[in-house]
Amino acid sequence: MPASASPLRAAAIEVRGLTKRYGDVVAVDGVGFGIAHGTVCALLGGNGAGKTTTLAMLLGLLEPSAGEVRVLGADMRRERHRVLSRMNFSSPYVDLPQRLTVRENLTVFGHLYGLADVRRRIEELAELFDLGPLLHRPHGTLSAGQRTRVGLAKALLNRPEVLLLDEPTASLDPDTADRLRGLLLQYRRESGATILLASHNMPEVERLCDQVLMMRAGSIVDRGTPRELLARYGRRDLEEVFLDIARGRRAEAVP
Ligand SMILES: Nc1ncnc2c1ncn2[C@@H]1O[C@H](COP(=O)(O)OP(=O)(O)OP(=O)(O)O)[C@@H](O)[C@H]1O
Repeated sequence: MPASASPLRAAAIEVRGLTKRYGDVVAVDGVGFGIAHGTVCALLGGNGAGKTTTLAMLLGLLEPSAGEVRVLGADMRRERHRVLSRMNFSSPYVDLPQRLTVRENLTVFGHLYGLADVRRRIEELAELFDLGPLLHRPHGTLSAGQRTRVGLAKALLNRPEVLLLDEPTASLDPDTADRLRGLLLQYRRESGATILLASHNMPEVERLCDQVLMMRAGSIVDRGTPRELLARYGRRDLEEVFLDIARGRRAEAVP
């Protein structure tokens, strides 16, 4: 079901009039969308478009200036405690404690999420994300790509029903990024999770995403399935569609 057409009451993520102002800067400007359960949706836009700010408000990490966010039916302003254990996220902008080893970090988060068998879940994720040789290393000694893998493992610890990912493969080499995309698709297939991811990698979006939300200057300026967007802009790949939208070219103006 398209993000644009999904009835909000059936959506895993529902956003209305979401706004964030910093003084004169309007980082997010009255954004509204619904994402149906089980959808993988991309949040795209140029630098400063408002993606990270939107994700932070969806998580309840950042207080909106106005608007409403509901995740799995819960109002994130008043009831986030009801659903936080059913959500998770990864972000290059939120790091884990540096001195704790990878195993210690994952164990702390496993307990925070109330997992019944933390040790076994860490072993499963270490296998999936190839973290075995890193488990005893302090997080602060890891490379950027290794931290990204640990962050994604952390994000899956509690088998979240809603997963928010900010540039999940930004620092990964092409081989590792490709394997991680496969793991995310497998996770979605097995769990039916709803995934919203911000990305600058258009082939990644074409491979992973059922839906796309395009942001520019704090607003959603277009949305649809990748196929719908390609048809609307008369383009062969999302990279070209992205450039059209980022440069303010309208769909009907494109030959
Ligand atoms: N704490 C802050 N104080 C002032 N302005 C901010 C703050 N955080 C973000 N902004 C501004 O809000 C706008 C949106 O920023 P945001 O980080 O959400 O963009 P983004 O789409 O994630 O960009 P990028 O692709 O570069 O990560 C930008 O103009 C940014 O400068």
